[in-house]
Amino acid sequence: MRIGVVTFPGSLDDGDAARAVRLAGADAVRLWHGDPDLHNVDAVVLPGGFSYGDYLRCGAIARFAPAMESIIDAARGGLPVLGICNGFQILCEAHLLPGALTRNQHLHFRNRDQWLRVESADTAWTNTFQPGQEILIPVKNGEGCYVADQRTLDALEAEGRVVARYIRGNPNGSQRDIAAVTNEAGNVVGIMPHPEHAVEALTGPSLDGLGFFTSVLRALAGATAGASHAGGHQ
Ligand SMILES: NC(=O)CC[C@H](N)C(=O)O
Repeated sequence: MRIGVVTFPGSLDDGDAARAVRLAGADAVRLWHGDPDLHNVDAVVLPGGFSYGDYLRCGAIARFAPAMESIIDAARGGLPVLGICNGFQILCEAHLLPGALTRNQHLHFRNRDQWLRVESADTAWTNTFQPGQEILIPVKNGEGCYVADQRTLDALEAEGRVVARYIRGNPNGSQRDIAAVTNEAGNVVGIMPHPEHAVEALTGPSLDGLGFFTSVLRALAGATAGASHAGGHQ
């Protein structure tokens, strides 16, 4: 499987995201923000960092990158896309996910290991977790406070689209302790903490992050099996 990792000017975690992809057993394909060609990737990771210097708003300029124009179309067609931190901000700016990431409520940049509860295993990026599973991965952001209007929040809860919640402390004031959400189809996931920094014993607080990358491989294997099965009936 070929998993694309996009580099924007100011991306910080693209190398770690590509490494996480490889540790999960896939090929990491480096994509450039200025190139609309997605090079036949099976899924895309939008990594953390400070795309375009976070000017205007985090993700507001990256959302218009040529690569993003292709990714937005492909995501609407079912391509699995994971946005991590700055990537989550880009997905909200692109309206692939509802809500917005605003300045941390306490106005400080927060960098620490953070416990989360996986609320939904029903997405392309979380299907190897158990619902209710508690995981430990790093969080590091200045603008990670997830906000949406009450109707949107209620709909996300009712539709099982809150993917992960902060537990044992909310690092940024996110409404309803939301750390990750998904779109209606479950192929697009945005997460504020960093699973790609928790994939190796040497550097991470746990190996819990790896599950996001193995999940997409399982989703893609299932999709391929489904497609060849359907093909067999034609
Ligand atoms: N780690 C990140 O991706 C940081 C995202 C964004 N620049 C922020 O500070 O909120």
